[in-house]
Amino acid sequence: MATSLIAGLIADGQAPDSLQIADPSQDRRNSLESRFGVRAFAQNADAIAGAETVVICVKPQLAAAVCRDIATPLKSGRPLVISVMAGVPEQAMQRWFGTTLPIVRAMPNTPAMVQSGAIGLHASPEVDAEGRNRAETILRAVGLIRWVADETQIDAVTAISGSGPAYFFLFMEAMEAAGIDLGLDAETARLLTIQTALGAARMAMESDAPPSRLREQVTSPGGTTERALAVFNGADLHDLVARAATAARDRAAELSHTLSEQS
Ligand SMILES: NC(=O)C1=CN([C@@H]2O[C@H](COP(=O)(O)OP(=O)(O)OC[C@H]3O[C@@H](n4cnc5c(N)ncnc54)[C@H](O)[C@@H]3O)[C@@H](O)[C@H]2O)C=CC1
Ligand SMILES: O=C(O)[C@@H]1CCC=N1
Repeated sequence: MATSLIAGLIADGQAPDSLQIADPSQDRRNSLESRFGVRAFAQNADAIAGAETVVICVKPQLAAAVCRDIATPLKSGRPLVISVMAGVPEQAMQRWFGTTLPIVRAMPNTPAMVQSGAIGLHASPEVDAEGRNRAETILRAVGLIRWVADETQIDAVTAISGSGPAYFFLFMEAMEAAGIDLGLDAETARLLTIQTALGAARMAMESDAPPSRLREQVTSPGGTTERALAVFNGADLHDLVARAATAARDRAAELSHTLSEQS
Protein backbone atom coordinates (compact mmCIF):
# COMPACT_ATOMS: atom_id res chain seq x y z
CA MET A 1 0.00 0.00 0.00
CA ALA A 2 2.86 2.37 0.80
CA THR A 3 4.29 1.77 -2.68
CA SER A 4 0.92 2.74 -4.19
CA LEU A 5 0.84 5.94 -2.14
CA ILE A 6 4.43 6.85 -3.02
CA ALA A 7 3.81 6.21 -6.73
CA GLY A 8 0.62 8.27 -6.68
CA LEU A 9 2.16 11.20 -4.79
CA ILE A 10 5.15 11.36 -7.11
CA ALA A 11 2.95 11.12 -10.22
CA ASP A 12 0.99 14.04 -8.73
CA GLY A 13 4.15 16.17 -8.59
CA GLN A 14 5.38 15.60 -5.02
CA ALA A 15 9.19 16.00 -4.92
CA PRO A 16 10.73 12.54 -4.27
CA ASP A 17 13.27 13.96 -1.82
CA SER A 18 10.44 15.34 0.35
CA LEU A 19 9.37 11.75 1.08
CA GLN A 20 11.32 9.74 3.66
CA ILE A 21 10.56 6.05 3.93
CA ALA A 22 11.44 3.47 6.58
CA ASP A 23 11.47 -0.25 5.94
CA PRO A 24 13.55 -2.93 7.70
CA SER A 25 13.91 -4.82 4.43
CA GLN A 26 17.08 -3.83 2.55
CA ASP A 27 15.59 -5.15 -0.70
CA ARG A 28 12.47 -3.01 -0.25
CA ARG A 29 14.56 0.08 0.57
CA ASN A 30 16.76 -0.45 -2.49
CA SER A 31 13.75 -0.98 -4.72
CA LEU A 32 11.94 2.16 -3.44
CA GLU A 33 15.07 4.30 -3.76
CA SER A 34 15.87 3.17 -7.29
CA ARG A 35 12.28 3.24 -8.51
CA PHE A 36 11.17 6.56 -7.00
CA GLY A 37 14.29 8.46 -5.89
CA VAL A 38 12.95 8.70 -2.31
CA ARG A 39 15.21 8.48 0.74
CA ALA A 40 14.83 5.19 2.59
CA PHE A 41 15.95 4.42 6.15
CA ALA A 42 16.28 1.19 8.11
CA GLN A 43 15.04 2.84 11.33
CA ASN A 44 11.56 4.36 11.59
CA ALA A 45 12.81 7.09 13.95
CA ASP A 46 15.34 8.27 11.34
CA ALA A 47 12.70 8.57 8.64
CA ILE A 48 10.29 10.63 10.74
CA ALA A 49 12.83 13.07 12.22
CA GLY A 50 11.51 16.59 11.54
CA ALA A 51 8.46 15.33 9.63
CA GLU A 52 5.24 17.40 9.57
CA THR A 53 3.24 14.33 8.64
CA VAL A 54 3.92 10.67 9.39
CA VAL A 55 2.10 7.95 7.46
CA ILE A 56 2.02 4.53 9.14
CA CYS A 57 1.57 1.71 6.64
CA VAL A 58 2.57 -1.57 8.28
CA LYS A 59 0.49 -4.70 8.84
CA PRO A 60 -2.00 -4.24 11.71
CA GLN A 61 -0.26 -6.98 13.67
CA LEU A 62 2.88 -4.78 13.79
CA ALA A 63 1.00 -1.64 14.80
CA ALA A 64 1.78 -1.75 18.53
CA ALA A 65 5.50 -2.39 18.05
CA VAL A 66 5.87 0.31 15.40
CA CYS A 67 3.84 2.93 17.32
CA ARG A 68 5.96 2.30 20.43
CA ASP A 69 9.12 2.42 18.33
CA ILE A 70 8.32 5.94 17.12
CA ALA A 71 6.68 7.27 20.31
CA THR A 72 9.70 9.32 21.45
CA PRO A 73 10.27 11.30 18.23
CA LEU A 74 6.50 11.71 17.83
CA LYS A 75 6.21 13.22 21.31
CA SER A 76 8.81 15.87 20.51
CA GLY A 77 7.79 16.58 16.88
CA ARG A 78 4.00 16.26 17.35
CA PRO A 79 3.31 15.69 13.63
CA LEU A 80 -0.01 14.82 12.08
CA VAL A 81 -0.21 11.00 12.02
CA ILE A 82 -2.00 9.32 9.13
CA SER A 83 -2.61 5.61 9.60
CA VAL A 84 -3.68 3.43 6.69
CA MET A 85 -3.75 0.29 8.84
CA ALA A 86 -7.00 -1.66 8.65
CA GLY A 87 -8.66 -2.27 11.99
CA VAL A 88 -6.27 -0.25 14.18
CA PRO A 89 -8.32 2.14 16.36
CA GLU A 90 -7.20 5.71 17.05
CA GLN A 91 -7.50 5.11 20.79
CA ALA A 92 -5.08 2.14 20.62
CA MET A 93 -2.52 4.24 18.70
CA GLN A 94 -2.80 7.07 21.25
CA ARG A 95 -2.12 4.52 24.00
CA TRP A 96 0.96 3.10 22.24
CA PHE A 97 2.29 6.61 21.52
CA GLY A 98 1.83 7.47 25.20
CA THR A 99 0.48 10.87 24.18
CA THR A 100 -2.53 12.29 22.40
CA LEU A 101 -1.65 13.24 18.83
CA PRO A 102 -3.83 14.32 15.92
CA ILE A 103 -4.57 11.13 13.98
CA VAL A 104 -6.29 10.70 10.64
CA ARG A 105 -7.28 7.15 9.80
CA ALA A 106 -7.23 6.68 6.05
CA MET A 107 -8.47 3.63 4.23
CA PRO A 108 -7.09 3.78 0.69
CA ASN A 109 -6.90 1.02 -1.89
CA THR A 110 -4.25 -0.15 -4.35
CA PRO A 111 -5.61 1.79 -7.39
CA ALA A 112 -3.98 4.74 -5.57
CA MET A 113 -0.94 3.57 -7.55
CA VAL A 114 -2.56 4.90 -10.72
CA GLN A 115 -4.15 7.88 -8.94
CA SER A 116 -7.53 6.19 -9.04
CA GLY A 117 -7.81 5.27 -5.38
CA ALA A 118 -11.00 5.45 -3.33
CA ILE A 119 -10.14 6.63 0.16
CA GLY A 120 -12.20 6.92 3.33
CA LEU A 121 -10.91 9.29 6.04
CA HIS A 122 -11.70 9.81 9.72
CA ALA A 123 -10.16 12.47 11.95
CA SER A 124 -9.62 12.13 15.70
CA PRO A 125 -10.90 15.11 17.75
CA GLU A 126 -7.34 16.50 17.98
CA VAL A 127 -7.11 17.10 14.21
CA ASP A 128 -7.69 20.77 13.39
CA ALA A 129 -8.81 22.26 10.06
CA GLU A 130 -5.20 22.60 8.87
CA GLY A 131 -4.56 18.92 9.68
CA ARG A 132 -7.68 17.86 7.79
CA ASN A 133 -6.58 19.93 4.82
CA ARG A 134 -3.11 18.40 4.89
CA ALA A 135 -4.52 14.86 5.03
CA GLU A 136 -6.89 15.70 2.17
CA THR A 137 -4.07 17.15 0.07
CA ILE A 138 -1.93 14.05 0.54
CA LEU A 139 -4.69 11.53 -0.08
CA ARG A 140 -6.44 13.45 -2.85
CA ALA A 141 -3.21 13.13 -4.83
CA VAL A 142 -3.96 9.44 -5.17
CA GLY A 143 -7.72 9.35 -5.59
CA LEU A 144 -11.22 10.29 -4.52
CA ILE A 145 -11.67 11.01 -0.81
CA ARG A 146 -14.70 10.81 1.47
CA TRP A 147 -14.70 11.72 5.17
CA VAL A 148 -16.72 9.58 7.55
CA ALA A 149 -18.07 10.98 10.83
CA ASP A 150 -17.83 7.85 12.94
CA GLU A 151 -14.58 5.87 13.27
CA THR A 152 -16.39 2.52 13.04
CA GLN A 153 -17.49 3.51 9.51
CA ILE A 154 -13.85 3.04 8.47
CA ASP A 155 -14.51 -0.70 8.82
CA ALA A 156 -17.32 -0.38 6.26
CA VAL A 157 -15.02 1.63 3.97
CA THR A 158 -12.46 -1.17 4.32
CA ALA A 159 -15.08 -3.72 3.25
CA ILE A 160 -16.19 -1.71 0.21
CA SER A 161 -13.24 0.21 -1.25
CA GLY A 162 -10.21 -1.03 0.73
CA SER A 163 -10.76 -4.68 -0.18
CA GLY A 164 -13.01 -3.84 -3.16
CA PRO A 165 -10.36 -3.95 -5.91
CA ALA A 166 -9.83 -7.63 -5.09
CA TYR A 167 -13.55 -8.30 -5.66
CA PHE A 168 -13.42 -6.68 -9.11
CA PHE A 169 -10.16 -8.46 -9.97
CA LEU A 170 -11.78 -11.77 -8.98
CA PHE A 171 -14.72 -10.96 -11.23
CA MET A 172 -12.31 -10.12 -14.06
CA GLU A 173 -10.50 -13.43 -13.55
CA ALA A 174 -13.83 -15.25 -13.82
CA MET A 175 -14.88 -13.27 -16.95
CA GLU A 176 -11.53 -13.94 -18.61
CA ALA A 177 -11.76 -17.68 -17.85
CA ALA A 178 -15.32 -17.75 -19.19
CA GLY A 179 -14.19 -16.03 -22.39
CA ILE A 180 -11.46 -18.64 -22.88
CA ASP A 181 -13.95 -21.46 -22.22
CA LEU A 182 -16.19 -19.94 -24.88
CA GLY A 183 -13.38 -20.10 -27.44
CA LEU A 184 -11.55 -16.75 -27.26
CA ASP A 185 -7.77 -16.72 -27.13
CA ALA A 186 -6.36 -15.73 -23.73
CA GLU A 187 -5.13 -12.27 -24.78
CA THR A 188 -8.43 -11.37 -26.42
CA ALA A 189 -10.41 -12.58 -23.38
CA ARG A 190 -8.14 -10.58 -21.06
CA LEU A 191 -8.25 -7.32 -23.00
CA LEU A 192 -11.99 -7.42 -23.68
CA THR A 193 -12.64 -8.10 -19.99
CA ILE A 194 -10.41 -5.28 -18.71
CA GLN A 195 -11.65 -2.72 -21.22
CA THR A 196 -15.25 -3.66 -20.39
CA ALA A 197 -14.58 -3.10 -16.68
CA LEU A 198 -12.90 0.22 -17.39
CA GLY A 199 -15.68 1.36 -19.72
CA ALA A 200 -18.42 0.36 -17.28
CA ALA A 201 -16.66 2.15 -14.39
CA ARG A 202 -16.16 5.31 -16.48
CA MET A 203 -19.79 5.31 -17.58
CA ALA A 204 -20.98 4.82 -14.00
CA MET A 205 -18.72 7.67 -12.82
CA GLU A 206 -19.56 10.10 -15.63
CA SER A 207 -23.27 9.42 -16.04
CA ASP A 208 -26.06 10.96 -13.96
CA ALA A 209 -27.94 7.68 -14.22
CA PRO A 210 -27.52 5.07 -11.44
CA PRO A 211 -25.84 1.73 -12.29
CA SER A 212 -29.26 0.04 -12.32
CA ARG A 213 -30.35 2.31 -15.22
CA LEU A 214 -27.08 1.73 -17.08
CA ARG A 215 -27.60 -2.02 -16.65
CA GLU A 216 -31.11 -1.74 -18.07
CA GLN A 217 -29.73 0.11 -21.13
CA VAL A 218 -27.50 -2.91 -21.90
CA THR A 219 -30.30 -5.41 -21.37
CA SER A 220 -32.38 -5.85 -24.51
CA PRO A 221 -35.73 -7.58 -23.83
CA GLY A 222 -35.39 -11.22 -24.84
CA GLY A 223 -31.69 -10.72 -25.57
CA THR A 224 -28.37 -12.09 -24.35
CA THR A 225 -27.74 -9.92 -21.27
CA GLU A 226 -31.13 -10.85 -19.84
CA ARG A 227 -30.16 -14.53 -19.94
CA ALA A 228 -26.83 -13.87 -18.20
CA LEU A 229 -28.39 -11.65 -15.52
CA ALA A 230 -30.98 -14.34 -14.80
CA VAL A 231 -28.12 -16.68 -13.90
CA PHE A 232 -26.56 -14.06 -11.55
CA ASN A 233 -29.93 -13.32 -9.96
CA GLY A 234 -30.67 -17.03 -9.61
CA ALA A 235 -27.51 -17.31 -7.51
CA ASP A 236 -28.62 -14.21 -5.50
CA LEU A 237 -25.61 -12.07 -6.37
CA HIS A 238 -26.84 -9.21 -4.12
CA ASP A 239 -26.91 -11.51 -1.11
CA LEU A 240 -23.51 -12.99 -1.99
CA VAL A 241 -21.91 -9.52 -2.22
CA ALA A 242 -23.61 -8.41 1.00
CA ARG A 243 -22.26 -11.47 2.82
CA ALA A 244 -18.75 -10.96 1.45
CA ALA A 245 -18.69 -7.26 2.43
CA THR A 246 -20.08 -8.08 5.88
CA ALA A 247 -17.35 -10.72 6.36
CA ALA A 248 -14.69 -8.10 5.49
CA ARG A 249 -16.31 -5.49 7.78
CA ASP A 250 -16.52 -8.02 10.62
CA ARG A 251 -12.85 -8.95 10.19
CA ALA A 252 -11.88 -5.25 10.42
CA ALA A 253 -14.00 -4.91 13.56
CA GLU A 254 -12.45 -8.10 14.98
CA LEU A 255 -8.94 -6.68 14.38
CA SER A 256 -10.00 -3.40 16.05
CA HIS A 257 -11.34 -5.26 19.05
CA THR A 258 -8.21 -7.42 19.43
CA LEU A 259 -5.89 -4.44 19.03
CA SER A 260 -7.92 -2.33 21.49
CA GLU A 261 -7.30 -4.99 24.11
CA GLN A 262 -3.59 -5.31 23.28
CA SER A 263 -1.36 -3.53 25.78
N1 LIG B 1 -2.99 -3.88 0.45
C1 LIG B 1 -4.07 -3.12 0.38
O1 LIG B 1 -4.83 -3.09 -0.60
C2 LIG B 1 -4.40 -2.20 1.52
C3 LIG B 1 -3.70 -2.25 2.71
N2 LIG B 1 -4.03 -1.42 3.72
C4 LIG B 1 -3.27 -1.46 4.96
O2 LIG B 1 -1.94 -1.13 4.65
C5 LIG B 1 -1.08 -1.76 5.60
C6 LIG B 1 0.07 -2.43 4.87
O3 LIG B 1 -0.45 -3.48 4.07
P1 LIG B 1 0.35 -4.00 2.80
O4 LIG B 1 0.92 -2.83 2.08
O5 LIG B 1 -0.55 -4.93 2.10
O6 LIG B 1 1.54 -4.81 3.51
P2 LIG B 1 3.00 -5.18 2.94
O7 LIG B 1 3.45 -6.36 3.74
O8 LIG B 1 3.00 -5.23 1.47
O9 LIG B 1 3.88 -3.91 3.34
C7 LIG B 1 4.26 -3.67 4.67
C8 LIG B 1 5.68 -3.11 4.65
O10 LIG B 1 6.03 -2.86 6.01
C9 LIG B 1 7.39 -3.18 6.15
N3 LIG B 1 7.67 -3.38 7.56
C10 LIG B 1 7.69 -4.54 8.26
N4 LIG B 1 8.03 -4.31 9.54
C11 LIG B 1 8.23 -2.96 9.66
C12 LIG B 1 8.60 -2.11 10.72
N5 LIG B 1 8.82 -2.60 11.94
N6 LIG B 1 8.73 -0.80 10.47
C13 LIG B 1 8.49 -0.29 9.24
N7 LIG B 1 8.13 -1.04 8.18
C14 LIG B 1 8.00 -2.37 8.39
C15 LIG B 1 7.56 -4.44 5.31
O11 LIG B 1 8.92 -4.69 5.00
C16 LIG B 1 6.73 -4.08 4.07
O12 LIG B 1 7.51 -3.41 3.12
C17 LIG B 1 -1.93 -2.74 6.41
O13 LIG B 1 -2.15 -2.21 7.70
C18 LIG B 1 -3.23 -2.83 5.63
O14 LIG B 1 -4.32 -3.01 6.50
C19 LIG B 1 -5.00 -0.46 3.61
C20 LIG B 1 -5.72 -0.36 2.46
C21 LIG B 1 -5.52 -1.25 1.34
O1 LIG C 1 -6.88 -7.36 3.15
C1 LIG C 1 -6.58 -6.48 3.98
O2 LIG C 1 -6.63 -6.74 5.19
C2 LIG C 1 -6.17 -5.10 3.52
C3 LIG C 1 -7.09 -4.05 4.05
C4 LIG C 1 -7.88 -3.58 2.88
C5 LIG C 1 -7.25 -4.21 1.74
N1 LIG C 1 -6.28 -5.01 2.10
